[in-house]
Amino acid sequence: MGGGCEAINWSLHQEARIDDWLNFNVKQPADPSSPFIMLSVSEIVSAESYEECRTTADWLLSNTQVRPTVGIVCGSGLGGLAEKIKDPQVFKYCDIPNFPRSTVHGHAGQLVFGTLKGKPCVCMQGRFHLYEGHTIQKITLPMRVFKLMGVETVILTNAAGGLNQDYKVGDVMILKDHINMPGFAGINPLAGPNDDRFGVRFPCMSDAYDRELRQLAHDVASELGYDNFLREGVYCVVGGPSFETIAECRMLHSLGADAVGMSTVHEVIVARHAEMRVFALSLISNRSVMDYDSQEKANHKEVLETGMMRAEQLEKLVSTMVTRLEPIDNNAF
Ligand SMILES: O=P(O)(O)O[C@H]1O[C@H](CO)[C@@H](O)[C@H]1O
Ligand SMILES: Nc1nc2[nH]cnc2c(=O)[nH]1
Repeated sequence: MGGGCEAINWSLHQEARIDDWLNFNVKQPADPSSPFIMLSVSEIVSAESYEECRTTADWLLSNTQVRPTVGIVCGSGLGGLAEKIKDPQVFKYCDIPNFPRSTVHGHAGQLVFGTLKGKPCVCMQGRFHLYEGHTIQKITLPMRVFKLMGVETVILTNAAGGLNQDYKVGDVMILKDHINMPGFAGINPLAGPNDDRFGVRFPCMSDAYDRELRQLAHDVASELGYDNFLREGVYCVVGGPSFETIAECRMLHSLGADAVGMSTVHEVIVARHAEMRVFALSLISNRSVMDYDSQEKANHKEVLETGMMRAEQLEKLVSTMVTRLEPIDNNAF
């Protein structure tokens, strides 16, 4: 491999694959004044290698008897769901090897193991965002750790702005699809050499949001009498941390987005790459400002307040769904 690559413990097979990737993706400077630069492998290859995820998963599994089949990610102001977990075992993110730190108000920053209505679960009370300065590999590392711990189904929640003008603050939107705006600029958690031990090079995303789980959510919501605030739509992720301008809200809505946020999609891509089932919902914490005469201003305080207002119903919806989750039959075609 070219100069500048510090010693990395790669297998011959991986070295060959990375050399191919480097030759294909990183132009060798034809002359010193060339605008192309030679990146070292460690600068290109995602920081969260299989080995790092394996180390984190093994550390967690050696410190708890729980073997989770369901992984839950709590968004801004939605951490109350973790309080519902029975016989909780709590690990602060700062104590978990290779885990980043949560820095956003409304994100507790701890991993909670236990059971939810008898189902072994692991719950992220607080998640990570690109705008905090974490790498996209770091913010999605928990998904790969979930996979290595045996998680089959991931349930993600977030707080989002309502672009769809029919939506009200407090509505809950089931995600049926997403628009990955940063992805259009190449900001994708799967960019870089693919590790086949997690998944294929080019994973399909047209089935990212499990149809059966979405139907289950609708069935449970109807039983609980939540139909009046339940929606289903398209979530668009942006980088943040600034909220959208009016022109941006109008553009995203015209592109087909019903809600906009700053998370979730990167985790979904990695979860689907690892072939875990995915269900996600957004709590509509504010209505996106679409009119230049509007006095409304999006702010994080109202995001957290809406989370508190709707917390009980969200916890009931998700915990009831968890009780009805069927184990994945790995032999099913
Ligand atoms: O997506 P979650 O983690 O719920 O957080 C949402 O709330 C914050 C903005 O108020 C942003 O981080 C946005 O993504
Ligand atoms: N980007 C974005 N994220 C949010 N999270 C909660 N509300 C919003 C919003 O209006 N925009």
